[in-house]
Amino acid sequence: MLIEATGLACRAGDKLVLGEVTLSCRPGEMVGLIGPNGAGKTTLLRHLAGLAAPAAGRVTYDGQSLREMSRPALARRLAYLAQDADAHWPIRVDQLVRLGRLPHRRPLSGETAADLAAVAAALAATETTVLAARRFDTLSGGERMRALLARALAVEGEMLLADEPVAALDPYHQLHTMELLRSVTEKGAGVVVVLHDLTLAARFCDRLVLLAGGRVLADGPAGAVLSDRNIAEAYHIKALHGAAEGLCFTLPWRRLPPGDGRDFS
Ligand SMILES: Nc1ncnc2c1ncn2[C@@H]1O[C@H](COP(=O)(O)OP(=O)(O)OP(=O)(O)O)[C@@H](O)[C@H]1O
Repeated sequence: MLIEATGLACRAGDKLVLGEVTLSCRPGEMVGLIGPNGAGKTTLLRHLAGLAAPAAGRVTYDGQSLREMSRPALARRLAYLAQDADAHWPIRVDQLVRLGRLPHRRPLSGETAADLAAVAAALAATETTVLAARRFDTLSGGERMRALLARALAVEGEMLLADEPVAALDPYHQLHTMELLRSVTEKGAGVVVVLHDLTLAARFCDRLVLLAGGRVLADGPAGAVLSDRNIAEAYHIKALHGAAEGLCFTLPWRRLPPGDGRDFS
């Protein structure tokens, strides 16, 4: 197992944010983390990235406790694309993407051919080469997200944790980004991606983990996880399910009445 969280618990004040959460991702696997607003998805991803310490439970990376790994070693192997990532100083897009190579650089050493190639490949893959000389803070929301994805890809890590990477993207770039994440898994890396779009989640992920109220409500293939019952319980909606060109889609259709008025028809 590449990354494995076992019995993770986290509280914020008296609120239970994560309770007994277990999640794993194998090399070459893409796990979709879904669930309603406030379910704990970002909190879980931050724990997987080693950016937060759990009150209980543990995260292991390749069998080794995350707490025992040095930051530089982890930064070379694991890339984290945050939901609200931003650059807090004026920086060009190419400079931003080059930051993804910092964990690979030796102190006082310059960029290697491998660094330059990784940056060029990441810019090309995200179709941001044309934005390379632009200042990051002049980009649109979707362009920024693609530049940040380029930085994460430039790490060329074994594990990519991406928090809502398609939220700001148009349909073309949503599909393109999901294909990119798939290509990352085809090279053997693991990907855990937070998504609100259930169709994209079902279509591109090998497995879905549905989080609700800080607990795992379901973990498995999309067909089982996206049952009417699970969708009603987690999101309080009814979804329509269909298929086209041999692929399934799930379309949020209507809110369920409050209280116990859930119908699974
Ligand atoms: N420091 C904190 N103090 C109080 N509540 C917190 C704190 N940190 C997180 N929470 C709460 O924990 C819950 C989980 O937050 P989290 O950001 O993980 O949700 P999420 O599933 O990623 O949601 P979204 O889909 O809206 O991004 C939310 O209700 C949030 O308000």
